Amino acid sequence: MSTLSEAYTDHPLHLHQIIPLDFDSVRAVPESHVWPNSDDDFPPADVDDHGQFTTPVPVIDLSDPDAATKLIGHACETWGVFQVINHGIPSSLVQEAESEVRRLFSLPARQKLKALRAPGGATGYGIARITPFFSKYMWHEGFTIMNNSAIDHANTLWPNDEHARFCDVIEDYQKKMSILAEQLTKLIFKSLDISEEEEEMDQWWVDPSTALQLNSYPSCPDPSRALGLAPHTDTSLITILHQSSTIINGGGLQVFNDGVGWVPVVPVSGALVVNVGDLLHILSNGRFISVLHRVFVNQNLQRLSMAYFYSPPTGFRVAPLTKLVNSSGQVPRYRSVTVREFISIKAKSLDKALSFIEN
Ligand SMILES: C=C1C[C@]23C[C@H]1CC[C@H]2[C@@]12CCC[C@@](C)(C(=O)O1)[C@H]2[C@@H]3C(=O)O
Ligand SMILES: O=C(O)CCC(=O)C(=O)O
Ligand SMILES: [Fe+2]
Repeated sequence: MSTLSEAYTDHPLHLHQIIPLDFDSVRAVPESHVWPNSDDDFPPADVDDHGQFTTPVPVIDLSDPDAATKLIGHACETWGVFQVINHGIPSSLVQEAESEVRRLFSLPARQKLKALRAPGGATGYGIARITPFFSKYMWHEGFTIMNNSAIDHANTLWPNDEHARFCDVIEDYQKKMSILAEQLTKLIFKSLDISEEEEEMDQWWVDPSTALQLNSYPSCPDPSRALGLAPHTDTSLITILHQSSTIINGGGLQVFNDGVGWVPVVPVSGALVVNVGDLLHILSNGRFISVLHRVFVNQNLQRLSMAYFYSPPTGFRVAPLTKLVNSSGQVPRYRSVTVREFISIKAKSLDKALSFIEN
């Protein structure tokens, strides 16, 4: 059986440098990490007299799923991203997971290197996979977990009892995330008036492709010249993200909205950010936006995030939903691809992947 990590190990990163910078030891932004000012390309979004964004990313209450369904559909169409509250994940678990992530990235650089992702590997400590597509490095370090890989890596990082705590919390977090992701996916399909039987999705819930990405954006001596994560869309059906709650002025996670510009996703206490990925964009025949997003860094604060990527099984064929295409009298905008095939196309072409499968 093909797994997600196998789909990624088919595409090794080709880079001179795969080790993140030792951010603790630098006092200035090295040339390798200096980005041209990215606000030149897009105007920033409007703010009102109180400095609030006039068009904030929608916040949706999941405690009434029926009411949420319509709002979710609308948010996916107009933004490709929303925040959810009352999602059923205990805040104590999220906080524990965040503190384990903090503990991981606080380890000395030489210790973290023991869990370095192998050159052809998919999991472990390292730079973002999208790095080879850009000429500059990002102000970021990541730790990728697929299947049970957390255990192997954690073993090399900590002695017994300390790694057990990391593994237990991360495992519990992944389990709860998969339940929420399944629930959200069902609501999203309901908003499209598509039933699970029509799409033979039984296998999805049994064997979804999932990954947990832990991200750290260290404080940066000159945030205006650095970039935490370059603009990208996610290679997923949906992604569920927890971001640490420190509000970074004009910084942190930003999403691009046509007509509005770059809008920060302001942390809401207890909320999780949900975004549409490329695979849902394909399934919805382009109706749902695979949202472009990026991360800015801060001079004094480290920022942490945990992104849970949820996709159908790697062998599953993704194509614009027949019912959706027929009922709206449209033509399918994309040809069908297996999840695995799409990962491979994206690994080679990044932001052009969707245009490569356009009809
Ligand atoms: C399941 C996934 C999704 C991945 C690849 C693999 C594991 C790591 C994910 C990220 C996390 C950081 C941004 C991104 C763009 C990256 O470079 O690595 C993501 C990428 C994607 O969405 O394509
Ligand atoms: O750190 C964030 O807020 C975003 C992370 C992200 O986009 C990703 O991991 O794909
Ligand atoms: Fe992302």
